[in-house]
Amino acid sequence: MNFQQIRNATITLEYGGQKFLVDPMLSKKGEFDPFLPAERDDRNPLVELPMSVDELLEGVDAVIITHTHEDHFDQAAKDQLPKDIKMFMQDEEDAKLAKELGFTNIEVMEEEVAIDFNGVEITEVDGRHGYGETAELMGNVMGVVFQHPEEETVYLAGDTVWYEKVEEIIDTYTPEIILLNGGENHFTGGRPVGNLIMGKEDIYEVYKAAPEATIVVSHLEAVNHWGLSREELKNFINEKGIQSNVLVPDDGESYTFE
Ligand SMILES: O=c1ccn([C@@H]2O[C@H](COP(=O)(O)O)[C@@H](O)[C@H]2O)c(=O)[nH]1
Repeated sequence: MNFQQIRNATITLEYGGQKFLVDPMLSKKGEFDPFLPAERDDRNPLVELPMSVDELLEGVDAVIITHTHEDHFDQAAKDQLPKDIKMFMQDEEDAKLAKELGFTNIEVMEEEVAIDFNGVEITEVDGRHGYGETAELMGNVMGVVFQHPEEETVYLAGDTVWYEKVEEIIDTYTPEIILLNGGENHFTGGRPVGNLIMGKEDIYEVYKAAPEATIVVSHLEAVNHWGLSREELKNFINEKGIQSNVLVPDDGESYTFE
């Protein structure tokens, strides 16, 4: 299995002979408005892709869209992804949006129901995009579990905070690899309140729930409402002594897991 951090929540996963592209945000640096109100008002994305879009799309068998917020499925992705590419989405509402854009090969996932995609079993799992009312304002999100007889189990958590369901998913699927969105992204205007995705303490909770797993943290420093830098996260995991359990890839960096 090969994991590559592309930028923000955009990653690729070569798994069981299939190449998955997750949450494509393909815009050039500064191509769309900031998410406001936030501490920074720079235009998004904050950084360029580490490769060309052509290189990124080469060999992709399927795209997974965990939800349709702009930093997970942006206008550039809507324009540049081939309209017949296989696409997995979380619900009919997201699928309707993609169909209206001209995408023709969409499969809607169903929570806890495994789908066989060319021998790879992918299962939608729940996520919560913030706490309390914030999660309602931010809308539905999903995570995905990947299973294959010759691969370690991967849990892609998506845009979620730590909550009881994440622990339940870890207990149910016992993933060896956990992919987290950990940028502590948040707004400053009062609503939505609190972190929208995991921060360092949430990541630590995931580590405690799965101390044998390798955790890879994405969704860092690429959109303006981020709250946790790579440096701060690395300092935290060093303090906790969990630097061999928690990996913090730069954009473009990849890992192979045997
Ligand atoms: O005050 C607000 C409330 C919501 N948004 C929206 O939030 C998401 C941010 O992206 P995530 O990475 O999924 O957290 C985006 O869709 C915004 O439209 C906002 O910007 N400001």
